[in-house]
Amino acid sequence: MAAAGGLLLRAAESPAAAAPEALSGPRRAQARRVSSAPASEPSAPEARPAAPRERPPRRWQAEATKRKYRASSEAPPAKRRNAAAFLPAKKAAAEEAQRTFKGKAQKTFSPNESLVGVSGKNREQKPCIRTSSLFKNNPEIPELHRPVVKQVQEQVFTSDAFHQLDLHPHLISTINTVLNMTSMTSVQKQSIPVLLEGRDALVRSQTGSGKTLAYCIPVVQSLQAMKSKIQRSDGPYALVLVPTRELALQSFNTVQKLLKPFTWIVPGVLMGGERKKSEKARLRKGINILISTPGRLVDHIKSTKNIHFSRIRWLILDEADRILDLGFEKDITVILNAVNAECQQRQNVLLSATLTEGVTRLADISLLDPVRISVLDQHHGQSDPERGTLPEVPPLPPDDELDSFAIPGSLDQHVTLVPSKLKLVSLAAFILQKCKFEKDQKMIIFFLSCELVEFYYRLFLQTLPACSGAPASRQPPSASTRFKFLRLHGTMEQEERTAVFEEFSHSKTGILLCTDVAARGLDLPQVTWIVQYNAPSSPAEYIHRIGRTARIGCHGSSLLILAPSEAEYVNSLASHKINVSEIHVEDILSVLTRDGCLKGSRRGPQKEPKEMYQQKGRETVTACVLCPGLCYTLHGLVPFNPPSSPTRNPVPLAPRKSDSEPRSCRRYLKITCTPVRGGVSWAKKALQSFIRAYATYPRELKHIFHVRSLHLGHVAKSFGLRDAPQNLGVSAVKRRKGNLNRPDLRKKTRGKHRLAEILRSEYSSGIEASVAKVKKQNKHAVPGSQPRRAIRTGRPASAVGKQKKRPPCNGKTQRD
Ligand SMILES: Nc1ncnc2c1ncn2[C@@H]1O[C@H](COP(=O)(O)OP(=O)(O)OP(=O)(O)O)[C@@H](O)[C@H]1O
Repeated sequence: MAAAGGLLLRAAESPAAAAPEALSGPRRAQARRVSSAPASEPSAPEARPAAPRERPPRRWQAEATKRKYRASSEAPPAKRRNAAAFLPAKKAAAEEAQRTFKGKAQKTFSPNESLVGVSGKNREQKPCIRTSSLFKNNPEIPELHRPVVKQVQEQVFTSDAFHQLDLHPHLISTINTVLNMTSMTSVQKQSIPVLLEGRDALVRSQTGSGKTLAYCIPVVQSLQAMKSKIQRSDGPYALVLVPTRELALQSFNTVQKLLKPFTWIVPGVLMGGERKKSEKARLRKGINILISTPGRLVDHIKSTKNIHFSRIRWLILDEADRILDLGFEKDITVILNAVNAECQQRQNVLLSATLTEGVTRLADISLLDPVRISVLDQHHGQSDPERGTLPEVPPLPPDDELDSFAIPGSLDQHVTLVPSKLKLVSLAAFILQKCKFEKDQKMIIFFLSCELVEFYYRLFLQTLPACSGAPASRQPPSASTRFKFLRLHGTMEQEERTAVFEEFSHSKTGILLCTDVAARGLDLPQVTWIVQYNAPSSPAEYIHRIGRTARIGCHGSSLLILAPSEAEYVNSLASHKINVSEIHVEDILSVLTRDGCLKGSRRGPQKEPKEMYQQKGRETVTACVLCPGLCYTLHGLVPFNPPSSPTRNPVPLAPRKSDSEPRSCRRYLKITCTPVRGGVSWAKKALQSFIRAYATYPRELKHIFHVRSLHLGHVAKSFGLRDAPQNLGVSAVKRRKGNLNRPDLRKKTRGKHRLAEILRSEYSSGIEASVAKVKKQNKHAVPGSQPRRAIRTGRPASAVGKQKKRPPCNGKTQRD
C-alpha cells in the first residue's frame, strides 16, 4: 500500500513542468543596477517594504547603456590589479565558463554588462571606484513573466461554537478555558461531526487551519465515552503517526491538554532520540493514545515485547501524503502489517494540507467508504449535524483542483532571482533588513541539507549580530534577541532539537535555520517571514514550508530565492495555482547602503558623493563574502592570512585603543568581529553537500534544477570561497562518499531511492543503527512472510500497487 502511496504521489507531482515560453527574453542588465536603486538614501533606519520596484523607462536604459560602454572603454575600473584582472573581459569570461561542468555552461556577462555594477555615468565621473568581482560576470536575469493564477482560498473561521457540537461538557470547557478557543475553524466544523459518526475520512485544508484539533477532539470524545472505562494497561486505542519528532511532541501536547478532565486516558509519545529503555517502560505501563514517528514505532514493533495493537480504534496519519511517500514506505508497511494482524475494525483518518490525487486514490482503495473533507469545496462531504445525516461520499474533484493547494489569504509570497555569486550576501542583507530595521521579526530559513544549515548558522551567528552597530561582544540586549540565530536539522542530538524547538516556539523574535524537518505541521507562533534559500523538492513541500507563517488567520510573508537558471520554477508553482510576486535583488542589497555604520562613518565629515558611498556598500559586501570563516562582517574586513594557510594561523588582530574605536584595515572598512576558525573547510564541506543535495531534485524538476546548470565558481562564492575547490564535480563527490560522516549517505543508493534516503535522514527516528542491526538479523528470514497490507482492507500492497505502474528509477540522477 505504501508503495502505491509513493507511486501515486509522485504521479500527482509530475504535471509541475510548465511552459518554458512564459519566461521571455533577457532583461537588460543595466536596468538592474544598484545605481538605479533608491534615488535618495533614507535618513532614518526605517523599514522599507520590499515591494516590487518600478522599472526605469526603456529610453533611459538605452542612454545608460551607451554611457556605460563609452565609459568602460575609456576608464577601466581601478580594481584591475592582478594579472587575471587585466585579461580582456571576454577571455576572463571564457576562463570562468571553463570552470563549469562539462556540458551546457551558463551564459555569463562580461564585466561591462555586469548585473549589478557601477553605472557608466559613475565610472565617467569616478574612475577610481572599484567594482567587486561579485557584481561581474553574473548570468543574465530573465524577465519574470509569471502567469497570474487565481489562488485557491479557504475561509479559516466559522461562526459556530464548540458547544454546538455533541461533546462532553468537560471537553467543551477544556477547549474554552485551557485552549482559549470558542469558535470552530472550517475544517473542524466539517470534520468533527463526521468523525464522531464513526466514518473514515480524508481531510484536506490549508496549513495552520486547525487540523490537529479536528482529529484530536473526536478521538478524546469517543474514548472518554466508551462504556467500559479505559484502563491504562489496555494499551493503545488510538495510534497517531506523524513524520517528525517535533510534530509528535506538539501533537502530544495538544492531546495532553484535551485529556485534562479525563485522567484515566493516558497519552504517550515515541519519537526517537529518547532513551529506548524509558520508552519501553512507558509502553509496559500502558499508553492509550500513542503518538509516534514511523521509524521509532517500527523499532519498538521489532524489539519491544509489550507493544500490541489489539484494541486500536483509531489510526490517524497526520501529514498523510508525507507519511505515505517513498521515504516512509518500509516503515509504514511494517506498522500496517502489525496493526492489521491484531485488529481490523477501526476508524482511519488521513490529513494534510496537500492531499494530492495520488493519496486520495490510494485512500479510495484502502479506506472503507471514506468521506472526503475539503474546506475548498464545502458542499462536498459536509454533514448536517442538526438533521443528523451523514454526508454523501462525493465524486472525486477534478484533477486540477486536487493538484492546486489552498494558501492562507493573509500570506504574501515573493520570489527573487539572485545570481549565485550574490546569494549569500543577499540573504545576509535580507536578514539585516528585517531584523535590524523592522520590529519583532521572526524568520525561518529553509536549506537543502543539514550541512548547509550548519554552515550558514555558524557563519551568521558569528557575523551578523555585529551588524547591529555595536561591537559584537557588547551587543545591547535588543540586538542579541533580534539576531538570535537557531538551527534545526536531522543530525542534531534530540535534546538540542527539542530545546531549539521550545525556544523558538516561545520567542517573539529570532531566526531559525533549518531543513525540511521543520516544514511539516510545526505550529511556531508569530513567524513573520519564511525564506527558502534553496527551492523545495516539490510544490507540496513549498506549501508546507510557507505554511509555517500566516497561521490561523495571522499575517505572514515568504521569500523564495532562485538562481536565474531556476526561474522556471515559478511556472511550476503557478501550475498548482501558487502566485508569487517578484522582489528585485537590488532592493534587497540596497539595505547595505542604509546601514547606520556605513552612513555614519564612511561618508565622514567631508561628504562623499552618494555613488561612491553606494559603491563602498558593494565593496563591503564583497569583503564579507570573499574571506570565508576568517573575518567577515557586513561592515568590514579583518586582515587575513596569506592564501597558503588561510585558516590555520589567523593573523592576530591589532590591539584597539578603546572599544569604541574601530580598527581599520582599509580606509573605509570597519572591524567588528573576531576570526572564525575552520571557515574554509566548513565552506568546502557545505559546498559539497549542496551539490550532492542539488543532484537529488526529482526527475520532474530536473529540467530546472540540474547540477550541470550550476556554475561552480559562482556557487563557491555563495559559500564565501574565492574559487570552487578542485574535484568538486558530482563524480568526485561520489568518489569521496566513503569519507562522509553520514551513514545514510554512504549507502549505495540509486536515483529516487537516494533522495528518499536523504529525506529519511531528515525525518529519522535517530535509531538507524539499531534498525540496521535488526535488518541484518532478518535478512535471511523468509521474504514476504508478512504481506504488505492496505490501511483498512488488509489487501496486499502489491495488489494496490497494480493500480498504477511505478515509474522507472531515474538512473540519470545517479550518473550525475
Ligand atoms: N478553533 C480554533 N480557534 C483558535 N485557534 C485555533 C483553533 N483551532 C486551532 N487553533 C490554533 O491554530 C493553530 C494551527 O493549528 P494546527 O497546527 O492544528 O494547524 P494545521 O491545519 O494542522 O496546520 P499544518 O497543516 O501546518 O499542520 C494552532 O496554534 C492551534 O492552537
